[in-house]
Amino acid sequence: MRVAVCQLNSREDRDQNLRVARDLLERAAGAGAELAVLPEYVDYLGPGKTAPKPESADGEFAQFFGRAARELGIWVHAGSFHESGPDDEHTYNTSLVFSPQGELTATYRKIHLYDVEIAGRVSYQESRSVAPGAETVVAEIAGVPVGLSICYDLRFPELYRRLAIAGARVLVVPAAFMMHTGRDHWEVLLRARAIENQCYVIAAGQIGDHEPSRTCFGRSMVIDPWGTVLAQAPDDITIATADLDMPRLDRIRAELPSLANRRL
Ligand SMILES: NC(=O)CC(=O)C(=O)O
Repeated sequence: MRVAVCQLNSREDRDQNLRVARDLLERAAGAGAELAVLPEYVDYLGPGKTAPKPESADGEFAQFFGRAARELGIWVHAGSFHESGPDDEHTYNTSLVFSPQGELTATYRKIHLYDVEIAGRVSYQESRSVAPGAETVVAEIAGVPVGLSICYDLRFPELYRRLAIAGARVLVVPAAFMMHTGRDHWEVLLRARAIENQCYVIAAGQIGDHEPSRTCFGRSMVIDPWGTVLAQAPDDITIATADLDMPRLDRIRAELPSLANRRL
């Protein structure tokens, strides 16, 4: 299965963000991708005060990407968007997956929220405006079980182990990883999740500056179950593609059966 990671620089203009996302999906389809993955917060990445009204999981955002999937005839993982939350103060940070027929086939809400204070570098309290999801999700995409996660979830290996035990063979990580943490942690964490769970990892990131003071690391990548980076996007708004080879995954799991040898 050929897959594409789409790397964006979403900002305050929601319509422009969606136009760029659609353009990258067209490039992914043109490159023969069966599945294209967008990053976290495709719809908007800017100051809280100018954020658009959150939408339901069958609102305009969902309709836009359902239509794109149908018109392009590919699976679309629409990164994440601001979904209406449990109360007026909180949204959900939500991923939607669409089939080539444009049907919504899976929904995942980010479980681990980025509440971090790194002196002089990162100050972020996601839980002030976002409510955590409570369910792990393995989606069937083109006949392959795919474990869903979002950004900061990447730091919690127990989530991915649970997804692997539930049958996931591919792990998807749409992200807006910070530059400060990303340059040291992003690739190491992604490769670790791939190796320890013997899964392909598809990680699509936001790149560059976002108002008021956030810089995202980018480096969207596809990694195989041996931990080899198969494709990495350059520092630009662009796509990168790779081919997932499921018999290779089966060989790795058979020859080095660390998943099967678990004792805890
Ligand atoms: N932005 C995030 O949710 C996570 C991140 O940047 C990090 O874990 O570092």
